[in-house]
Amino acid sequence: MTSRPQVTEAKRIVVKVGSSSLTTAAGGIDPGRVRALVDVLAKLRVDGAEVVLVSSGAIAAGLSPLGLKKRPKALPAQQAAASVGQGLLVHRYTEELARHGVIAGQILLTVDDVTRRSHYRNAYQTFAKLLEYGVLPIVNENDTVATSEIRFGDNDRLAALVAHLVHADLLVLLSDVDGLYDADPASPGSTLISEVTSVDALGDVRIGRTGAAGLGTGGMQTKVDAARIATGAGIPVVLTSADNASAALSGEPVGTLFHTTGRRRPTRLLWLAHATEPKGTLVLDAGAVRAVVERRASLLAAGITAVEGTFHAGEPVDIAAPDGTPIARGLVNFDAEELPQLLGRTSSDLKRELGAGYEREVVHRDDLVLL
Ligand SMILES: Nc1ncnc2c1ncn2[C@@H]1O[C@H](COP(=O)(O)OP(=O)(O)O)[C@@H](O)[C@H]1O
Ligand SMILES: N[C@@H](CCC(=O)OP(=O)(O)O)C(=O)O
Repeated sequence: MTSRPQVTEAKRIVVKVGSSSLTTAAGGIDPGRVRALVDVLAKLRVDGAEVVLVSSGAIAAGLSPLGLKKRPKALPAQQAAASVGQGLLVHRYTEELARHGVIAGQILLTVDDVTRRSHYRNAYQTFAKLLEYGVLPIVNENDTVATSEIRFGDNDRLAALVAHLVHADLLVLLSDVDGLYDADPASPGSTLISEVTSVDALGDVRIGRTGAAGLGTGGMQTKVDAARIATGAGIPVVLTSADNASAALSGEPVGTLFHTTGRRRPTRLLWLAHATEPKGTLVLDAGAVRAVVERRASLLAAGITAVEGTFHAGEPVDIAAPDGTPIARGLVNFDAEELPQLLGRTSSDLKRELGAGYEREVVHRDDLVLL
């Protein structure tokens, strides 16, 4: 039975698979599970779809070779495990894909790679060329060099951003659970939610942060966050278990389908909203909140009441309502230390007293995204 046109009509598909679906509980790659996944992806590819795989599992795959019993908490140990595991993982994929005559490529991304304009265009061009060559790109975060400050930490949101970057028609999230439940699936009486029309309407659903197996990172929360990012940008999402991958990708109504809620947005703004670490906060008065939210105006110094944090011109900052709640994120045009003398003053005063250049917007509306 096929009933999901969002799936059957998709030409470019991003599939994300979690650590818990690829590795054994003891740590180490489970070759049978990798083979089963590759069989499904290769069939899609051979049938003419363009497929990008976002695969977790580097850290988990590195545990048993290093004699580690469980996922270490300390970042350097995780990075060492990822360094060992990533090679093993991609080797496994490469061998399995070759059985189907499909070539694997590896793309390791850091947040920095994809928030800087020149870098993300470069990343897009690499994806486009790989897909043109018929390669199946395999993406992971570049765990070995990402510091905690610039680290995504979860591949669910990374997959949503990659889906947007490559202009995918569909995002499929594969986990160890067969879909989104209305409460932790381990608790009695919880039921599967098969369709979500809007993530914002999930009010009562209890979403756990960690998975039962202890190998994954973000639990269900990061998958729902990923679904919000993708569907808000016009990409439908199917969430199900790796065991259901074949059925899900054939369009069968398994798992949870998240319907689109918005349309494609400029890639840079999506990254700005979801992939940057704010370096500070600009607190607005009520009039400036209205201007930014309702009129989509640029943010001027006159409407800012406080500046928090240390940042330089060009860096991302949160823009907050008078009570401190973040309402937008933007790239600021001034260093933090320049701003206090400008606050509350009109552009014409600033130009007259401080000179040309100081009348410019603190955040230009083209560099501002509502949260
Ligand atoms: N409402 C919910 N619906 C489904 N799963 C949930 C829910 N709340 C918590 N979970 C847990 O989230 C886990 C999946 O997250 P995680 O282990 O991080 O997976 P992955 O390694 O695939 O990224 C499931 O195994 C389940 O135990
Ligand atoms: N980049 C890390 C995975 C991070 C992650 O999101 O893991 P998971 O929750 O299993 O999808 C790794 O390869 O181990």
